[in-house]
Amino acid sequence: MTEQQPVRIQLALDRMTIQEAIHMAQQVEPYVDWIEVGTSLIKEFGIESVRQIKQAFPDKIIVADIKTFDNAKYEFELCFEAGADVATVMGAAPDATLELCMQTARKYQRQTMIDLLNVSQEKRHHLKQYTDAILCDHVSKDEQEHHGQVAGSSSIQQTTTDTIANNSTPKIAVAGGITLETLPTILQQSPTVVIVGSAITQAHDPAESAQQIRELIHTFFSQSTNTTASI
Ligand SMILES: O=C(CO)[C@H](O)[C@H](O)COP(=O)(O)O
Repeated sequence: MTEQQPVRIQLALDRMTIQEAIHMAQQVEPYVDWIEVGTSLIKEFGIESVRQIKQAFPDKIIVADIKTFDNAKYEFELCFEAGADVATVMGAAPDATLELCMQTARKYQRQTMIDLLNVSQEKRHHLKQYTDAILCDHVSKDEQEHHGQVAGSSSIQQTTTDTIANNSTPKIAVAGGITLETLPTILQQSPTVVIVGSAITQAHDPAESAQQIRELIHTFFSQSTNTTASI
């Protein structure tokens, strides 16, 4: 049997100031593994948001959700020099961009997360060649708010199944409106990372919400014979 790997909880921090983001992360720190500096923070406050959040949480994995589409080397170097452990690129970007992201991450001994937003099945298959990346199945905020879509309903399942069958990486992340209610379905897909934003940051009690998510993951795997993909 494949040894069960832990599921990491990635806290997504969006649409707030850097200080609010740090305060939010402090409240939920015991219950989350990775901290994402959301695209909105990077757009509003620049790479300084990554630097300050890494300084505040030096022992956490910091994900810079820069969503690179071009200028890969320049943007990934900015993220890694600011202290990010993981930086994101859009899977729909040209191969040249994706390859430069991978190269830059390897040079810095950091990681690339490839966002599969609006990526075709054919391209998803192509992206599996990046075996040291994390593939992120992502339902966008606009699809959540205007089309009622949620993470867990899309086609990452096939990617995950193939990955297990081939006993190869990449790792899988899932993002987009994840809640306590949708989490069990998502966990059946054997992700390595679950990315949760609003369900924690907009909660009446963010720490309680994050704790419930952590407990649900623990309960799911202690009751389940499921195993996550070997990484
Ligand atoms: O990438 C993102 C936004 O572009 C967020 O990280 C992702 O959507 C998670 O946040 P939420 O749980 O609020 O959807």
